[in-house]
Amino acid sequence: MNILYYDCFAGISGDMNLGALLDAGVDPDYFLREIAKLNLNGEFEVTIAKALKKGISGIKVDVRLTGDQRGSHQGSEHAEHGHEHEHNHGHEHEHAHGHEHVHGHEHNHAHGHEHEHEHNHAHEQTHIQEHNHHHEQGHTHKHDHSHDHHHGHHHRNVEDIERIIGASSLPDRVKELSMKIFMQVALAEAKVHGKPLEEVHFHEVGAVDSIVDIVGASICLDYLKVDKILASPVQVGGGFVRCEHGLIPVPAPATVEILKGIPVKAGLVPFETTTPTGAAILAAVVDEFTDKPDFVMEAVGYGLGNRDLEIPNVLRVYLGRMEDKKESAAAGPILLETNIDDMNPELYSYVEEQLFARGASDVFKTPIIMKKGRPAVKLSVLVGSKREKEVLEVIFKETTSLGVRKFPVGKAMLERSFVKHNTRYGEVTIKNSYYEGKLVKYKPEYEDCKRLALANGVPISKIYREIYTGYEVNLDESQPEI
Ligand SMILES: O=C([S-])c1cc(C(=O)S)c[n+]([C@@H]2O[C@H](COP(=O)(O)O)[C@@H](O)[C@H]2O)c1
Ligand code: NI
Repeated sequence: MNILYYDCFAGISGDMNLGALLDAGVDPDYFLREIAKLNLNGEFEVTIAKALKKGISGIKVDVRLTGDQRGSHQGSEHAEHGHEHEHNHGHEHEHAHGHEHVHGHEHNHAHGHEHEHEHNHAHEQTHIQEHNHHHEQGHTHKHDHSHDHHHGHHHRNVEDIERIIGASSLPDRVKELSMKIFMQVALAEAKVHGKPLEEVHFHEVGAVDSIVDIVGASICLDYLKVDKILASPVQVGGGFVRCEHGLIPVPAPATVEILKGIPVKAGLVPFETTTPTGAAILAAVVDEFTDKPDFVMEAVGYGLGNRDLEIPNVLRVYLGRMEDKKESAAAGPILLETNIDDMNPELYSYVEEQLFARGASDVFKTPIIMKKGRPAVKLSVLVGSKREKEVLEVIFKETTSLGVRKFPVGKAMLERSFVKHNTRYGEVTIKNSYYEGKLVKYKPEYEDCKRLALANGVPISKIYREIYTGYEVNLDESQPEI
């Protein structure tokens, strides 16, 4: 089983995630080709560069905004990369672009458009910057821009994002995962700001940042094709971060929403180490959070952040293989449970069919009474861990459920054998069950009995009686009852 392990000792942001996955083995040319499929008409440029952070070599990914949008990130709600002012000059970079550049240093770039430009950003203009998503929070500080700031920018909402992603020529898997991650952020924003989902707006710049980070994450994960994603507890940092509405505590409220149910560590440094986008990626893709990963490491990747902290501002990921023994233990059955009080009851049979088709070994429903006295259904699904993701997908896509409880379950099974048995009504299959090698029970298959009852026009109970009287039993009556 191929494993990806996120070691979030210094948190995670959208760009750190891209850097780490590229450093671990995603082909940068492939990544750039795929991300260009977003067709965002010149709104962004991605730079992938090898760099050092505290002596650790890794990959720094910058999403630079181009065209009219650049600079409009001041005050943006999601301007994670709107503040990228490190340009890694003096490093060796790779090239991957299908158009002409005039510039004096080498990068690996992807653009949403074709143009000629000079890479002299970040050197000419100085302004005071108080928004500081990737800078030292809480401090007013200066840094350079090569552009003016425009504040009358447009907004994008969830529907716009869905349209952009949907209209791209990316594979459906990537589109679906992208939307899954995006929805984590959108739902959290809606909750925090007390707005309905449709009213959550992403500033122009923030939207582009988030789209590249989130779609980029999906492209990389799809490329790596791992069977299971694990992650350590997530360091969220501390202090305050300034955004459009002023100073907000770290972890930012949206990050807190997204990280509900995920183990976190806080306060290692007084800065925001985990952003809403980073948290959303983990929440959407991680199968298991553990600080005791148990697998054989095969590759490592470091994604560099922007800050210079006491600790290395990097995200580390490992690719590896789970040993066979661990693999089979981890492949044990899982019980998924969700309470549903707002779904059209006609849909349950369809949902059940889909669950079985996608790997469920059992599906059962329990009537329950939920809050406000609502009659509801607890949907329980048993599935082997290898197909857990597929089954979860059915629950999330086909039901109204917003959350699922997961329990690894142990299982004790009797050994079984199937034998054919002839009756005067026709043939049935009988299931024999053995405990420690001894036959302890047997039972005709219901579907066979039903078929014979219908074919012969006799009550089904008569078929059962016939079988129980006619079947040669070797039950050892001296066996203690189980
Ligand atoms: O501007 C707003 S409304 C804003 C809200 C929140 C909430 O938690 S709510 C957070 N932030 C900060 O924006 C940056 C960018 O986050 P990304 O996920 O796009 O990387 C980050 O510092 C958030 O804490 C802004
Ligand atoms: Ni700026």
